[in-house]
Amino acid sequence: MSVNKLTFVTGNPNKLIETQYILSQGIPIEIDSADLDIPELQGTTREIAIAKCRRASELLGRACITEDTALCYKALNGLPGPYIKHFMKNLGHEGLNKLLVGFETKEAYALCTFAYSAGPGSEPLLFEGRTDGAIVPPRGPPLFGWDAVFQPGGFDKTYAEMSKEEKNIISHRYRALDKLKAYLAALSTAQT
Ligand SMILES: O=c1nc[nH]c2c1ncn2[C@H]1C[C@H](O)[C@@H](COP(=O)(O)OP(=O)(O)OP(=O)(O)O)O1
Ligand SMILES: [Mg+2]
Repeated sequence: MSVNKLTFVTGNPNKLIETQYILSQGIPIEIDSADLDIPELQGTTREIAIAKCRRASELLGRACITEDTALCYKALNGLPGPYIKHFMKNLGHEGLNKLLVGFETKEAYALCTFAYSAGPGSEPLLFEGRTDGAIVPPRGPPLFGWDAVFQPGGFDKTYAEMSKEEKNIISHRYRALDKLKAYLAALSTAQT
């Protein structure tokens, strides 16, 4: 099995753009995408990621990757976590800040979980990346999810204020893809 081409099963065009950009910096791999309607279970980020990838490769009939992003507030013991999509959609940037009114710490981390399945019936492997930061009032263009309200630790910019080069070298997604990249590179070497 060759890993110079891989399908990313996602409905999120921004995730796809960042993933193609980050992977293109490291290994010669072509990423196409398929938008399949896959139910996302409730549970831990790992349980959700494994179930989604298992189903995606069954539907696709071949190897694939999937990705789940969580935004975890320290004051809320890790919530909204994997449910951030619904919080974002229903509360918006203002609501994501209001959730923390009354709490001293605005600390949060972004967690990216890539899952790789070698094909239908093949148990997904997980690659996690985490970036610590804080929830702040929105700054920067509101082009991708909660980018405008997340400020990574040690920076004075939100993700939304960063250039793609800046975000894509410190992001949760970059850190998870760094691990996936190493795995795919080793796989290719083992097969040649
Ligand atoms: O770097 C990011 N910067 C800002 N916002 C982000 C980022 N990455 C994901 N997001 C948003 C998209 C969605 O509102 C939620 C994750 O939900 P999640 O289920 O993983 O994504 P999704 O349903 O949009 O795409 P998919 O088809 O791959 O499941 O956080
Ligand atoms: Mg989703």
